[in-house]
Amino acid sequence: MSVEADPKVLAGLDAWRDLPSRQQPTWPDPVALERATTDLAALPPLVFAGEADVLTAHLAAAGRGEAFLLQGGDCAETFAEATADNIRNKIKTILQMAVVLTYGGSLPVVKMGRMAGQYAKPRSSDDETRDGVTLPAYRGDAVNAHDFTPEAREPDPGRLVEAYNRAAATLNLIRAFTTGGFADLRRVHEWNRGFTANPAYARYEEVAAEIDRAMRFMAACGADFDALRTVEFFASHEALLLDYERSLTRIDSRTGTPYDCSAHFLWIGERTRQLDGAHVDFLSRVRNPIGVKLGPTTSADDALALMDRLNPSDVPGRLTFITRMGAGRIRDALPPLLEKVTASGRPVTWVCDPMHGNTITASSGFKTRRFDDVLDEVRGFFESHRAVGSVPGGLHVELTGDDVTEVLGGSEAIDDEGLARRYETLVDPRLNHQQSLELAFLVAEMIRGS
Ligand SMILES: O=C[C@H](O)[C@H](O)COP(=O)(O)O
Ligand SMILES: C=C(OP(=O)(O)O)C(=O)O
Ligand SMILES: [Mn+2]
Repeated sequence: MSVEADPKVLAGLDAWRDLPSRQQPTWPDPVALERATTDLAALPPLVFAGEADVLTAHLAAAGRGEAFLLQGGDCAETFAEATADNIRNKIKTILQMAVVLTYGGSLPVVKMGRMAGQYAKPRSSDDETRDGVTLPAYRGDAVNAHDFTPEAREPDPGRLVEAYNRAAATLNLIRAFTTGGFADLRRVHEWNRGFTANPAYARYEEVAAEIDRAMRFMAACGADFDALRTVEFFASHEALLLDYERSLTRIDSRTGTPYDCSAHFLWIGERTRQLDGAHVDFLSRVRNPIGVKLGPTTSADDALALMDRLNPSDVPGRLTFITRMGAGRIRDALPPLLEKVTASGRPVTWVCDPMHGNTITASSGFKTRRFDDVLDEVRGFFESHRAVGSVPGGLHVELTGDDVTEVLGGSEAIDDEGLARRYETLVDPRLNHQQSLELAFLVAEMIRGS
């Protein structure tokens, strides 16, 4: 039997339309927008509400220190890169990192992609000027195309439907990879052995060898490795385009409550987390586990007010704060938030995004980040939690499974000039495959040393 939604709850799902809503595209054709949202509303949900509930329980565990979240993927997925190779490489990277972190923390790792829907971007500026020509900024493939022409940069609502289709194809392959044998622990460990066999990464050989011994010990004890051939993998993206998110919101027939079925987990970005704004209002009304990015200007009272708005019933796992302070600021900016939120006794899962507070422009002009700053922010995150007695619950990173050159440093020492070799991101610089694994090994050492 299916439970009907309360009409007041249904009406509330559109309350955001009357509120200030930042970072929305100026769609030139309202009829085309209406057509796209009507199409989306008739399409099947991408995820099932029950899966979102499972994730809420896992995130609650991460909030208590009984699990650790690893959330990773592109800054901006593109339609062109929704290919088998690209998706496989990203999944492989995240799975490899997860094994290392599982070992380092002796905790289950909750695996989540910034994948299957990360197609919309907030921007610092509404437009971009090149050689005296000014055009609308690129806002992600769900809105416009990256080419620097007036046609490409014009927002096209048909792209919302295309975003759904690419997300569906991506999620389908993710589900196939993670349940069809690709994620087998023995296989993933072999990939990690391959990584540490490279002399550049020899310093991680010791941890890999320890994992090896642990697996032989498990085998000797009769562990059922066949049961470790599949993993749970969750999809997430920034809930930026409210027309898209609203159109994919469905009433769960088990409970009569709304879930945003575009992904398991949605987050509100640093630029759209105003308490009286449209994004906070909309996400307050869906039942998925949700996140909010918190930058260095966040006050403890802001954090408490977001908890009141987004998790008034204090459901553990419902609300994750993803802090992105910057390596130079985290040790000052984070502890006051942790203290006040912890003193409230209310449940929040704390996750570290060591990317967005550490963006710089290289002398070559590329938007980049230093690997050492990323690592230092993670270190500051653990130190701050340790000092306050709160729980570091996970890591949120921009990464790709390919050998791009977008972030400076790492053992292969990408430098200013090296950035040009393979700089492919359309928005923010991502850790490449090796840098991602290196980060996982270094964080594993950090957790074990604590
Ligand atoms: O992840 C995203 C970026 O930090 C954000 O979109 C802003 O980027 P911009 O300053 O290049 O616009
Ligand atoms: C835009 C992003 O982050 P933030 O909202 O933290 O700036 C992002 O995660 O790509
Ligand atoms: Mn980004």
